[in-house]
Amino acid sequence: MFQFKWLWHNLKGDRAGYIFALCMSVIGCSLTIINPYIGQRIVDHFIAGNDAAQHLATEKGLLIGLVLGMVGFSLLRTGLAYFTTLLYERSSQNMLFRIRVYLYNKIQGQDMRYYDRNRTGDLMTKMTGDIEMVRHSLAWIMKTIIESLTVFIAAVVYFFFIDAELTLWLLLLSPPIGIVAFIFARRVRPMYVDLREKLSQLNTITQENIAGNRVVKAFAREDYEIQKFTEKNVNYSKANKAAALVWLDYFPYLETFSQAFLVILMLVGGLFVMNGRITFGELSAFSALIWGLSNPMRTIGIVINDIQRFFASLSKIIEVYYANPDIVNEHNAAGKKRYHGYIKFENVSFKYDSATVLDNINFSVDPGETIAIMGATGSGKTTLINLIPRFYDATKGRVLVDGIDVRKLELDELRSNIGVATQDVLLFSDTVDGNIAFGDPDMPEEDVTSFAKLAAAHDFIAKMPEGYNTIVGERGVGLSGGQKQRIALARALAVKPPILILDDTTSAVDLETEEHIQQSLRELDFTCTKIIIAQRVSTTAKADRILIIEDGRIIEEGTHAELLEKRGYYYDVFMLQNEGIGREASIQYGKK
Ligand SMILES: Nc1ncnc2c1ncn2[C@@H]1O[C@H](COP(=O)(O)OP(=O)(O)OP(=O)(O)O)[C@@H](O)[C@H]1O
Repeated sequence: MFQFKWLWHNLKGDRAGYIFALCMSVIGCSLTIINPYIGQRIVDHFIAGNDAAQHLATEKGLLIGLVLGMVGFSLLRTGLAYFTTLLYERSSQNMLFRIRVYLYNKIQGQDMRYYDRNRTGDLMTKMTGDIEMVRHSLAWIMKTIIESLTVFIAAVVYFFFIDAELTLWLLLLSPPIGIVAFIFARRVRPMYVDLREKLSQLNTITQENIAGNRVVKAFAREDYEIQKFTEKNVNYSKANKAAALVWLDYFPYLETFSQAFLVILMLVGGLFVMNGRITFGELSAFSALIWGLSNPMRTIGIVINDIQRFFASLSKIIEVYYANPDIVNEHNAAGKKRYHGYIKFENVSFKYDSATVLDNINFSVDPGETIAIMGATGSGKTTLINLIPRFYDATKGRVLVDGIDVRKLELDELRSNIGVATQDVLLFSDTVDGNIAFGDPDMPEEDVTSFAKLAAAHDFIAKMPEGYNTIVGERGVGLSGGQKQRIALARALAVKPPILILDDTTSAVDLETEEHIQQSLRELDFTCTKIIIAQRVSTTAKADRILIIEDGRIIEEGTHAELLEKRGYYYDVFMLQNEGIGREASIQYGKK
């Protein structure tokens, strides 16, 4: 079966330990028949036999030996159980560790489309609960199954050895128990698949609410969010109860069958003793081992439940394990080339799913040039720049960097040549220094400071309680929007990229600070092609060229002066941002 092959593959390195643990389980459990056997001999020889009193008087040594044997085997079994558990734990924990590392790497290597499609809460569930469930199954469920089966077989063999007919009477119960267990397993399986989905929904909503707590508070929507959470929690709880309680429908039958073992033993076994067919000692051996037949029936429900959980979790993990990104990033340690920074879009169109977001885009940027991109919200600006570092691939046409189609460039090399400050600034819970030096952790402190100065961030960082060593909270909590943007800009600049992409990076800083940043960007001491998405004319005015995007198409292209002359979109924006607002207002007031 594929799932077991997969587990076997991932047990690599611990296979010997795991197989050894399984063998020890089998040996340890086979030994369970030894004590009932010794007990049988003691009963027949020293308690119930014809010459019992005489044996007791003359063969004390044998009795002591048998009792010591019982103690010895008990200790041996305990020791084996101890080491077996140790081995199961060790091998399953090692496997868990390896799978987690692999899955984490796999998730890291996924492209943007994967993140568009997968919920964070679901991925978190896979990385935590699902993997743990698989480990638990390997260590405990497998152990329980192997041990129950061994004890069952050992007991049956031993019983056959004593009296085949009595054993067959007892085994009469096995087929109905098997049928009930099979029906139960079939009924409960979809319930665990559903349960797994409900857990993922619960985790997703919890994660979203914690991450978006500020928005929830700002809109005073705590009650609504609590209600939403409660709904998911109730769904999960109901699914959990339903799956757990379905066992109760079958439990009475299986419990009755389990009890029936003892009843049959007493009735048939008692009759056989009276007939003289078996001895008291043999009956006592049956009594001592009958749990080996009835116990697996009692635990079968728990085992089946856990097996269903195991399959539900395993299929989720395998999904991540074998998910392959369309855009593959192979990390090649070989020296990376520094690009010149020439960019060209050749008849580029792009669709996320079905709607066309970019339509036949053509433009090129020379090394060191600064291009500004402007356009209404949702017009496709971010999508356009996302194609340069291959966050997505163009649906039609080609994006070229230094004259080569980006799909043919080594992804790692391409991305290390591009500094990006994205629209949603994400800072890590680390020091300011660590955040700026993210692309090069060995960066000297003076360099970190100089990039912070270029991004107009040095002054406010210096005023922070511990300066560059101040830890910023999760996602940059504790910093203003403009401060976060400036640290993100310093981070992008710090890799000294030949291509710098800024997506609305200065939208939250004041005009004076922005002017400082623009000045710094113009005076960089390395050649850098800059693509800057901006809404303010003050940001775009000094660019070498400005592209205006509307509905995924370039509708205007030129310098600030050229576009003003065109009296199109750019001119309107310029008017609105400079004198337009004042004039509109005065017209309205004039009308009044
Ligand atoms: N991951 C995605 N999956 C599907 N559609 C998307 C995705 N990202 C963006 N879109 C859609 O693509 C279109 C262009 O989005 P894009 O983010 O490129 O616009 P934009 O010009 O950068 O907008 P803004 O100025 O608001 O940032 C929008 O209609 C948006 O809804």
